[in-house]
Amino acid sequence: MENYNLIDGQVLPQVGFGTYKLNGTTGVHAIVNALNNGYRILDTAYNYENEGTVGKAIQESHVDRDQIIVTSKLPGRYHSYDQAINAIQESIYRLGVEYLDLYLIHWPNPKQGKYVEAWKALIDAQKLGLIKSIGVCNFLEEHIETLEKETGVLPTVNQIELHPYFNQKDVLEYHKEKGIIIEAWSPLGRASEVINDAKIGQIAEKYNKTIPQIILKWHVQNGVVPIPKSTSIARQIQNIDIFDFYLESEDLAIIDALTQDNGRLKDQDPATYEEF
Ligand SMILES: NC(=O)C1=CN([C@@H]2O[C@H](COP(=O)(O)OP(=O)(O)OC[C@H]3O[C@@H](n4cnc5c(N)ncnc54)[C@H](OP(=O)(O)O)[C@@H]3O)[C@@H](O)[C@H]2O)C=CC1
Ligand SMILES: O=C(O)C(=O)[C@@H](O)[C@H](O)C(=O)CO
Repeated sequence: MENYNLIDGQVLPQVGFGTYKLNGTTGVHAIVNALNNGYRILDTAYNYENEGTVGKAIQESHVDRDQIIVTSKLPGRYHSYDQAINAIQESIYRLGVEYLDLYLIHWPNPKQGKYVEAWKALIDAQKLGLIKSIGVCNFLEEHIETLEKETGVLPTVNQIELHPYFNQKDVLEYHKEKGIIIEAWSPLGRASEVINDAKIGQIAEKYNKTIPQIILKWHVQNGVVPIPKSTSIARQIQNIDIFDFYLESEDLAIIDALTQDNGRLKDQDPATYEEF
């Protein structure tokens, strides 16, 4: 697996590991397995209430701390400057680490209207050495433009909902121009009907791979970093075993054509959805 170079000079592997819903002892086992199976990005959030679980797994794995991109996220209720700094420190304490590799604003919450203030806290936390790279999730182009205009600092990463039924192709080009890496959340559509799609199934047969492997490779070939979550060791290994083949452009086009106007898993349009 190769790395992307972020605009701040840090690196990011091509596939990461999601941890939403991985809690407690089961979660620790799953995350230790993921690290031991080769995943190097761990994606958690203050709101997942599992930063302790993720930290315990980091301690129990055989992987050196400096090889892991520990990612967490700022909840909407802490967008005020002082609250954001406290939340970052709290995440560090809960994870039992000295610093975060990547820290993201979880949702822009445009109606609340405090994401620029939160961004200023992330910029300062990076200067203080609490965070290596700063980024966002679920930001629309207009929100990113506002960050750049108000602070001059672009996010390194924007983590957004992306899967074959909601491919946001138009959004990819803007990020490429800005040098912002896109991470795909729910890259397998959270195991919804897309992982049984007949057209992707035909492609999977052609390459002798599974449908999830084809979907994940489609993300990677689009220059997107998918962060699939799995409790199962077998599925974790399967999801990262995607670097021995390439999808032909005609197959990429078939998957691209599956996108739908209302393809979001839930009604979480960042223009209107707010999460605290
Ligand atoms: N920034 C944001 O706003 C958001 C971020 N995220 C992040 O993105 C991560 C990934 O998204 P998530 O919503 O978890 O959904 P995913 O698309 O990663 O799907 C996870 C589901 O797919 C199943 N699965 C995984 N691999 C396979 C496979 N090979 N075959 C069949 N089923 C499989 C899992 O089951 P099992 O565990 O049994 O294998 C689980 O039910 C999250 O964990 C979180 O870290 C998610 C949502 C929003
Ligand atoms: O999982 C996350 O990171 C979220 O932001 C949640 O909104 C998640 O997508 C969810 O489904 C909560 O019900």
